[in-house]
Amino acid sequence: MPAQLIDGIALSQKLRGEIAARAAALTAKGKQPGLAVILVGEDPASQVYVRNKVKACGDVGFHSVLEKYEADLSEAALLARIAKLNADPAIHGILVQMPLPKHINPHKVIEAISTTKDVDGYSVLSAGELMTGLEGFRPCTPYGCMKLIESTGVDLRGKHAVVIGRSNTVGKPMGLLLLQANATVTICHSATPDLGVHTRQADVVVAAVGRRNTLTADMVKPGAIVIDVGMNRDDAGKLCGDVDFAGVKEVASHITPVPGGVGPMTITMLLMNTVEAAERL
Ligand SMILES: Nc1nc(=O)c2c([nH]1)NC[C@@H]1CN(c3ccc(C(=O)N[C@@H](CCC(=O)O)C(=O)O)cc3)C=[N+]21
Repeated sequence: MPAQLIDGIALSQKLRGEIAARAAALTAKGKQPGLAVILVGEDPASQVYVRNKVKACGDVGFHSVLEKYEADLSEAALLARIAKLNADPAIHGILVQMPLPKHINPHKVIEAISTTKDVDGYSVLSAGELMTGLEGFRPCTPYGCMKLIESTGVDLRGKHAVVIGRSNTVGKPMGLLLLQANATVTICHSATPDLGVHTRQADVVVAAVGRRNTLTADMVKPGAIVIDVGMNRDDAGKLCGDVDFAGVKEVASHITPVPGGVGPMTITMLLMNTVEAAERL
């Protein structure tokens, strides 16, 4: 029996309805949630993503500002803009789209964002809060992956979860969130000699590598849940994930598509963090 599709667009719609209701309640009290999105440079993929983020804000009744700067914007000028937004009472979340031009230090920029407005969950403090199990903003992509897994109704306690990839934005926080949900967690990466040895043990696989066909059907245990974080292009230029979808869907119990899986949920969790920030501030 082929896998059940985990529909990130449908789940996003449901969650965005709840977010819109919370936003309306805040707006009625004179505190409409506000997100500032900063884009430096002309990376075409980034242009699409930030446009989607700003549109999503409108859909749930948030105030949003999109600030676009030329690629030669100085680091000092960017830090000054962030300081302004930190002090702006109409702004509850600040997102600086990554990657930044090479002359700007992303760590310096991330740490300049007020912790109370770090809706990306990228700061050292947010990472520490996740690590220690304290309340705080969780990075949007792994947070969205957890919601997608939850939506299957499968309890993670005692399950073996294998994460492929160890980035600070996805792989590492993903491992911690799965651990918090009482899974046994393995994190694989580019130096893992034989990925399949690990993934074949997995009840849940999260693929976050950025290379197509990283996970193929022979590497998946029958009945596993497969979450595909990848965003790649195939030979025809079509968007595709890290998972060989056609093959793996015949083996897995549940699988996310690309597009329409993790991507929309990343934006939804950004909205969730922003409404949360507005409620807290
Ligand atoms: N500070 C920062 N925060 C981020 O959260 C951040 C970032 N920088 N830099 C780039 C990555 C990438 N990212 C995506 C979000 C949504 C989709 C998305 O909605 N994808 C759609 C398809 C969109 C399309 O058609 O191209 C989907 O998967 O269905 C994709 C990618 C957020 N990122």
